Amino acid sequence: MTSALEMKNVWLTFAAADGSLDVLKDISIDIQSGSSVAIVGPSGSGKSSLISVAAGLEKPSRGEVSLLGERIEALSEDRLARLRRGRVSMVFQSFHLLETMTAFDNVRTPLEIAGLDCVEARADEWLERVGLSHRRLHYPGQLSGGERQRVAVARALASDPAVIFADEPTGNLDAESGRGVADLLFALTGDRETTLVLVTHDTEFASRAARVVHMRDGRIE
Ligand SMILES: Nc1ncnc2c1ncn2[C@@H]1O[C@H](COP(=O)(O)OP(=O)(O)OP(=O)(O)O)[C@@H](O)[C@H]1O
Repeated sequence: MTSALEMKNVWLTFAAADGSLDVLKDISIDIQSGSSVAIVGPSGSGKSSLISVAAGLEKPSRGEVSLLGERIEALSEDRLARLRRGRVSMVFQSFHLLETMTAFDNVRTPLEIAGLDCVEARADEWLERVGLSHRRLHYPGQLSGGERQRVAVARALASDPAVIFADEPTGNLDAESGRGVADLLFALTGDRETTLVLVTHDTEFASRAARVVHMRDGRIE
């Protein structure tokens, strides 16, 4: 088995007026390709920070981060973008869909940017898998929260990425829509070699991952 993500002795420190704040403290974790991991812990314990550093959205203050076999902590934005393109996807609590694009274009455009083939057919196929074919030409503002997140899931999965980082993907949804999105994420990643790294407050959702990692005060317990 190879590592999809490896963090070694990672610290994330922010300067504050009254000194510095260690948000991640000596984090080491190894996540195997194709596995699923849920990161849980109290509010402010560093879960989102961990995922940001793991995905290369934030540089660690110290330590090493390897994503898909490549050390990323010192990579330029350009190289990082190239590494992530089509291979690393994110799903956020607040969906992050482009409001001026239809559901179809929200799914299609990143595929085009990644230079993949058959982007229109793929976008349609994934909208169908998340049960939204009939809403393909609707804009995010015309969709419910659960529907928007299903578009975001289709967008994340359509490139057949190696890794998906999902930060509280059900955090803005009611229980039923949340369950639907959780079902989709596990169903659609379970039958492929996709690594799923998930932050959630929902213990039932977390327990569906192969491994649950507990964080407290910037550390893995
Ligand atoms: N840019 C920043 N500057 C200063 N402090 C920050 C910054 N980003 C995050 N923090 C602090 O880092 C700590 C961890 O935040 P983080 O968002 O990672 O926690 P979390 O476990 O995901 O919390 P929640 O469950 O509430 O989303 C918090 O105390 C937060 O205020």
